[in-house]
Amino acid sequence: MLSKGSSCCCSFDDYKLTTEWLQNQTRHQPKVAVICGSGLGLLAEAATDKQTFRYQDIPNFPVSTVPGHEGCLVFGTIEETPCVFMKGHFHLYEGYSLCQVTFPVRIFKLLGVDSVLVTNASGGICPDFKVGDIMVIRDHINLPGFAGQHPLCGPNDERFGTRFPCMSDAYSKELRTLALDVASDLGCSVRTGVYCMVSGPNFETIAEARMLLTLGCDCVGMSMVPEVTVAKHCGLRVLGLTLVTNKVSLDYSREEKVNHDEVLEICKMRAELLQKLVSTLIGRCQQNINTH
Ligand SMILES: O=P(O)(O)O[C@@H]1C[C@H](O)[C@@H](CO)O1
Ligand SMILES: Nc1nc2[nH]cnc2c(=O)[nH]1
Repeated sequence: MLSKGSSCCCSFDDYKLTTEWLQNQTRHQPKVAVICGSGLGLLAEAATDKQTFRYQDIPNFPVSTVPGHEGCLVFGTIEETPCVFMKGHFHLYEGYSLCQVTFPVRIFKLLGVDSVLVTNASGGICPDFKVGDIMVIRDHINLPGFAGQHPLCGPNDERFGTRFPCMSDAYSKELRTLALDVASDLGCSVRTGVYCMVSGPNFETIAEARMLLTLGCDCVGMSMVPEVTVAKHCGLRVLGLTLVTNKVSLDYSREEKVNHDEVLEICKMRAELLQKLVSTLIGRCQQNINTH
């Protein structure tokens, strides 16, 4: 797979080859895909009848280079729903093109997946948010996209979707409502808000954080938006959940300095709750699809 700047470097045949390779290795036929962000690979542990593939063994798959991203694809079942979990995903700052970052999403589409649950870690911009909060993503701001770093730049393959996709409903209203209902049933209070993607890898300056607050961002992170954009483009239902692992400094007098170890530490502390939320949601998500 060749990288050609920001335009797509994978042909339909590349996607087909990877899909067929996986189909030849597994009898699982996933309906739900879960993309696990930094330190959230534990989400896959709720599945039964698991079959795991290391990214390096899957043709055309990128490999994870960031601590907290194990780098394997896990097929399994949750409450009778066939699922596939990405234990670790890819980032622009690792040097991958956005075509590589989003490569797995189109594989999920070709495997027959209908819904994608994306999870990640982020910094809380909204002053009300606390470390450990979970936010159901209502919408996003694609800052790299504003600068031309967009996964759909380049020739459009109509077999996946239209040239000009609508993004005003990127995050499924049904799934967001379901997530809020499940959280309430589990006695877990969750936030709702806007996630902004920056390319990273540095955390924000104070001036940048203040700008993001002014722009209406509740959380900021370095991932997810390209995957969500490609998922929506090819007609998948999307739910996004972000875990607030740190509060982003908006004030020059604040002494705390964010670092990746702290991000992973908070993920570890909240992974069990997120796992419960995600697995309960998956069970109900298929009931919800069957009744629509
Ligand atoms: O992969 P995600 O978005 O969960 O990871 C966040 C963003 C950076 O990769 C990392 C910074 O600590 O956490
Ligand atoms: N950009 C960004 N990404 C994060 N991922 C986890 N925390 C943060 C943060 O504060 N800023």
